Amino acid sequence: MSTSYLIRNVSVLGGEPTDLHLRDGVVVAVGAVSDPGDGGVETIDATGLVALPGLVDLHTHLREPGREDAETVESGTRAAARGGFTAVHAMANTEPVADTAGVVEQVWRLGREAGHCDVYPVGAVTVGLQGERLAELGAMADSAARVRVFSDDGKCVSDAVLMRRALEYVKAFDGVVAQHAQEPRLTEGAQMNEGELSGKLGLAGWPAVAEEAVIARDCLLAEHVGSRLHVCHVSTAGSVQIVREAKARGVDVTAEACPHHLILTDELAATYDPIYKVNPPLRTRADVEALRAGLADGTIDIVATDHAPHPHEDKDCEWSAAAFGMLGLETALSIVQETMVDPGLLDWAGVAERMSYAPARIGRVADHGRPIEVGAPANVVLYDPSVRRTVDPTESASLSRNTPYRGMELPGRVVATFLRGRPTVLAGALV
Ligand SMILES: NC(=O)N[C@@H](CC(=O)O)C(=O)O
Repeated sequence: MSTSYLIRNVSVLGGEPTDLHLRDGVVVAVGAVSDPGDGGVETIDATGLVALPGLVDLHTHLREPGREDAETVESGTRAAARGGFTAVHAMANTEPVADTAGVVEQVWRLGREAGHCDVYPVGAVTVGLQGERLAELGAMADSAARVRVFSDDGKCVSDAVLMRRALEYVKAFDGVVAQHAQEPRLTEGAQMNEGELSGKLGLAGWPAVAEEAVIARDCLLAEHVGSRLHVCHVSTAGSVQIVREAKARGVDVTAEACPHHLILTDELAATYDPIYKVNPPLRTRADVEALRAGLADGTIDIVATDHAPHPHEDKDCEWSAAAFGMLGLETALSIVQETMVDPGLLDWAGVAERMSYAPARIGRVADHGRPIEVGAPANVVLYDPSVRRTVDPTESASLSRNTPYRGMELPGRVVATFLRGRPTVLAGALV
């Protein structure tokens, strides 16, 4: 396979069409190239395509080890490449839990072997996600996987003392605690957003305050100990406001929104189709609008997918018995185009910031999230915003099929993804 790609007539971050030359893993030219000066170069006509830096996901569930029926590192990273991602952070809620150097190194090594995108394991904050004792944070940070993001995602670190200790501990290696903000007592048995509709449907409600109370507390804790805090999957208008106020006070807090919370609302629960069951739950139209506004003004720093594959037996059942979670990697960029770019809330430079630069910064990943400029690692995605496609779950690279967008028409398509100059996706297909 060629190691030299001349991408003609491409719009870098939505700018005027130009050329982009990738060779031996790095960007060697941005601007009109008359003679690439090498014989083995492969030319790609990118007329109409936008070039973005390779996307970085701070929140992916790859399920390996333990639930290889739902996803593997191999299949999940193929889905990531198809979505335009060159790096993903793999959440720790595997079986066994990624709470030791051994498990995070295993996940990191599987990612290297698969080679579709770089995998950065997230380490658990507490042993077994049990919320009782801190896991070996230092050993995971010092391991070959170089863990910098720690999260009990799927569960909240609800004990304030443990959360404080974790925030203090990760400062030693410039780590960050990514909190799944869900007050457990306020959400016992909760199934969907708490409101008039949950009452009508007879599904136990999940109040916004269960998320907001934990975010408020953690912002105060992070301020108190002078540490970095990241808030996973912000889903309510109140949460956006709390993060906004904390940032204004100078708290070192970052936050993510998931594509599904930018487009879907709790009204979908009326179908009783568990494809729409997710943690945190789909909220109201007003929450969706607040998330979009927060993402536009930078209160919400990043879009993270929370790609959560589940096999059909865990989803094709009664609502209350079904698992929480939905696929996200292959549709994230299209949802962001639909909800943020097309309505004029974000330009392509803004998308690069929210889906590449900022997540790489938060995760302390040096080789990703770099502007497309000469000398940078050639992590690049070519995206066609002009086409529309109907989502067909059977076309997914994931082992699971639980996309809430099945049958929906979405804009845009990833045409090519380059990881260090090597295509992982070309002409819209996995290489
Ligand atoms: N986000 C989800 O709905 N699901 C996540 C974890 C979680 O429950 O948060 C999963 O691992 O399936």
